[in-house]
Amino acid sequence: MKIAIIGTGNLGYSIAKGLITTNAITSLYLTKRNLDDIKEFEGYKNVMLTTDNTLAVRESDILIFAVQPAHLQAVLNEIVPFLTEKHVLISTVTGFVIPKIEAIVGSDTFVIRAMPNTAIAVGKSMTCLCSNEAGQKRIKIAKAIFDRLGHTLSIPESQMQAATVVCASGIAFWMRLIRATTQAAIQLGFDAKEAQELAMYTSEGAANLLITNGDHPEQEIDRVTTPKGCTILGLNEMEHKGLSSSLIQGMVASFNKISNIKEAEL
Ligand SMILES: NC(=O)C1=CN([C@@H]2O[C@H](COP(=O)(O)OP(=O)(O)OC[C@H]3O[C@@H](n4cnc5c(N)ncnc54)[C@H](OP(=O)(O)O)[C@@H]3O)[C@@H](O)[C@H]2O)C=CC1
Ligand SMILES: O=C(O)[C@@H]1CCC=N1
Repeated sequence: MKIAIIGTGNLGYSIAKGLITTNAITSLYLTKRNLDDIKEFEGYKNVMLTTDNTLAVRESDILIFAVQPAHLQAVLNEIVPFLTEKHVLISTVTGFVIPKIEAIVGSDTFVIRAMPNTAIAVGKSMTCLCSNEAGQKRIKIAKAIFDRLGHTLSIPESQMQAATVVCASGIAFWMRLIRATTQAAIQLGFDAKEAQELAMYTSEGAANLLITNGDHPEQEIDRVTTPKGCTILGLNEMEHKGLSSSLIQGMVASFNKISNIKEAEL
């Protein structure tokens, strides 16, 4: 696949890493106005770094846009004269809706929106996808790309903002939970490195139990909570302090923020 990432910042860099390590590319163009931060990709076979978005577009079939929302309009205006019927546009840009993209590139263009997260760098992204009508014909290509880099789910565009909070911001939320677990483990006597090891692999195990067994979390909790034991005591104490409630309220606050982004900010 001939892929271009237009805007290789935090997310674009993570996507590039995932694509390169899974050998998912025939060629990969990475663009950015200042290339200094992505110099590490310079030596890779079939990977080209350029400040010229139009060159990347001309030389690629799949265009992944990972610029900030405020930059997408200008970038699309810049590359639109170079689009042909071979191109599939995949935008990861938060809140920049399909009708707005179509208004620039035309409704006949294959337009897909993807909401991945930074775990794409290690092939473990949860990525939500939606498309315009034309893009339905190419959604399988996007799914194939992102399935190699984790797990995908097709959703209506109306759920993309919620997916941003749950999946993209979700990485930050889970990092805090893992950090808090690490802090507790240190207080309980492990050194910092061991404490993080225990926290990381325990959270990985918990997620994998659900992924592999398809159970509800409470079924797995029931297997751990000995009556009158230490687990239920700890869990109940966490809930008295508002664990579930604070997570839910935090995610709803993020969703309210993202839903209120004004056109002017895009
Ligand atoms: N970070 C995340 O976890 C996620 C982010 N997103 C979305 O992805 C998008 C990118 O986010 P993120 O990576 O965090 O943002 P960054 O600011 O880290 O990356 C954007 C990059 O775009 C480059 N850029 C700006 N203007 C241009 C241009 N005209 N041509 C080419 N490149 C340009 C910038 O580099 P330079 O200034 O050198 O040009 C910058 O590195 C956002 O819309 C965000 O909402 C979605 C899911 C997850
Ligand atoms: O924090 C943000 O607003 C963006 C959207 C998802 C990840 N980063």
